[in-house]
Amino acid sequence: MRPITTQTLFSLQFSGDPQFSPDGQSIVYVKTTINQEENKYQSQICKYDRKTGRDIPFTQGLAQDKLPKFSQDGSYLAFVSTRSGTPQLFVMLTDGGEPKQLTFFKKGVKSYSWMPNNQLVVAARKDDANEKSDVRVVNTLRYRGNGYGFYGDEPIHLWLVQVDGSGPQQITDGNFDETDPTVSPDGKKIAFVSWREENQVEVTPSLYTVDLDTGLIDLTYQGKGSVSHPVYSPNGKWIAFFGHEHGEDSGYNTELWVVSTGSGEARSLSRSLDRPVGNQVGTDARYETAEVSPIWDMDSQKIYFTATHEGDVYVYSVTLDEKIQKETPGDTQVVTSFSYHSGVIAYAKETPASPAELYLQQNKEIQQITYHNTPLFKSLTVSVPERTKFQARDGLEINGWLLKPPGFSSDQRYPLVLEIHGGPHSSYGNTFLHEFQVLANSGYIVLYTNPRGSHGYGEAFVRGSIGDWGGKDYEDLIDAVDAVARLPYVDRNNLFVTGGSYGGYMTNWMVAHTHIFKAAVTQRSICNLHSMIGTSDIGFWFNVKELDGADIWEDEEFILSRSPIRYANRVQTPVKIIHSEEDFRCPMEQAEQWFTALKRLGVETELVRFPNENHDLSRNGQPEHRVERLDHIVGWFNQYLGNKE
Ligand SMILES: CSCC[C@H](NC(C)=O)C(=O)N[C@@H](C)C(=O)N[C@@H](CO)C(=O)O
Repeated sequence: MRPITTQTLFSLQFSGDPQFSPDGQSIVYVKTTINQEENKYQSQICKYDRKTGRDIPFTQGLAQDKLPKFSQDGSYLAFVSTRSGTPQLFVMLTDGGEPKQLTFFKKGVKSYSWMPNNQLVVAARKDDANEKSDVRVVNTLRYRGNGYGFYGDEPIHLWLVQVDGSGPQQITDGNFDETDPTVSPDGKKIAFVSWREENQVEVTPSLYTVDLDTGLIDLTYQGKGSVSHPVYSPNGKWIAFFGHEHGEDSGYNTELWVVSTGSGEARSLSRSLDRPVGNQVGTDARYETAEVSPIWDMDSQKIYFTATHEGDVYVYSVTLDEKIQKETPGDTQVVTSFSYHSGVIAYAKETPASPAELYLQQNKEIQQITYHNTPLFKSLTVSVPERTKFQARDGLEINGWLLKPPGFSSDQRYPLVLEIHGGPHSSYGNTFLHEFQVLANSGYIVLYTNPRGSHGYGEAFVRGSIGDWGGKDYEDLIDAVDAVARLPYVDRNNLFVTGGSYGGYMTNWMVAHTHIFKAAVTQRSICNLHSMIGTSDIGFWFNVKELDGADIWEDEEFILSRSPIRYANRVQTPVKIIHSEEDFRCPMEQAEQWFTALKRLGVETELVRFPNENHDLSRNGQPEHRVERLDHIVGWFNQYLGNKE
């Protein structure tokens, strides 16, 4: 047996986005591996035959092939591939053969859906009419996005594409983006998400429908918050979608909604669950390629979806009269994507011991159908986390996990690393976390928790951090560390802390408010909530919402009172600062301010700048950069690891 190391990353395999064929006999899915020599990810489409159990590569996957979808008659398979340099739509016969490229948009395609008559509707950004200079003229607040870059002037529109390669024929126009197309069962209408108001500060998308005969666009549902992933019911009477009615606030549950295509009446079907739809559990051992939408059963009476509950992600179903049922049995599972066909569910499931593999479930019988990571993991010392709970000062129950070094002995004392997740409205959970396994295999106990502000414990819990960054969320964390540090096998003289984004904010806040840590690594972090409002791609609304309406003019004092930079002169803990140079979410200026302050104040600090990387370095950055990042984290802690008690 050998330890999990930073280099193990190169050998991990990530499966997801299962899609049933219309006859239910085949399942295609996306398998992503890392090409270490070329320092890149390769995603190929594989096909599992339920009769024979054969699992074969369906595309070469020399680039990234993703979003596979069967045509409604099952004769074609469409997918998006980057093999031509940008993400374009391809189609091939399901019997095999050469894929044909159907689109050639300069900025690629964003999403697509099949139409009934083997046509496709594509959401893609219109090509710039004429080559412009490289000078950017900006006149809207939403002019760039982390991981995407600068949006440019041309909006995203809908286009009709034929499988014979003719087209694309533009369907929508105007100075508005349209995304997430879904086609009515009769093929006469396309519903889509768009925001068509001029107001650029508080933007809440709505659901529209375009009539393909007349070209007329109707407002189907006036959004009052988030709206995404619309899907027509098979009888055409309903459109299901994910959303909420709380503006741009990310501190609420996104729910499963339906809107009647007849009356326009819209209602949430999942509110009684009090959990967010979709997967809110983060990990670095996942290569996300799927768009997880609601899935109707064939009689238009039930809808399948995933939701996050206390560190797990399950498949649920709900009827139009709001009867909710948990479909995947048990717990300790994170379902990242799924498909449904005639009572059978195919899903990609992560566990604390493995990145996602595919499973088939019928009548509660579960069959694992892929084992891509099994040969590797048979030779690795994988640590299995232990769930733990803490009582916050105000009585709130805080959930967490302890990951102990392989070969752990309760007679020894171990150094401990506190890992803090970002968001803050995300979650840790019962998934495989490579970074944590590396630390455990390096001899550290890893403590990771879901303090208030985390998703999966009800909306009141999520909103527990609103307007109070560095307040009770900090207390939840420091109390958890205090409780664990009292355990006989924890070396309380060797405590370490790290976290990213909001988790980096909290790392900065912690070292400015306590000296219990021997060293810290702050990643893609925030040190100044005031400057972030103007420099982050989301700061002008996210920061204001998260600080409960505080804004840079009226509330400067409050905003700076919750900014770690104000307390930099209290820091004594050595801090390594890891940041990506193209981070539009928490821009490099946050890291530079923090580094400059600590350096000027004589604190041991290092700023590690990753070129050509963005906010998602730890999740889908260049593989070699990800390994180097992990080496920096482990190396910094080892450097300050004092004599063990
Ligand atoms: C655009 S959604 C709202 C902001 C977003 N929140 C979540 C829950 O992701 C976000 O990017 N927040 C950052 C400040 C952050 O902490 N991001 C986390 C989670 O993605 C990270 O680990 O990078």
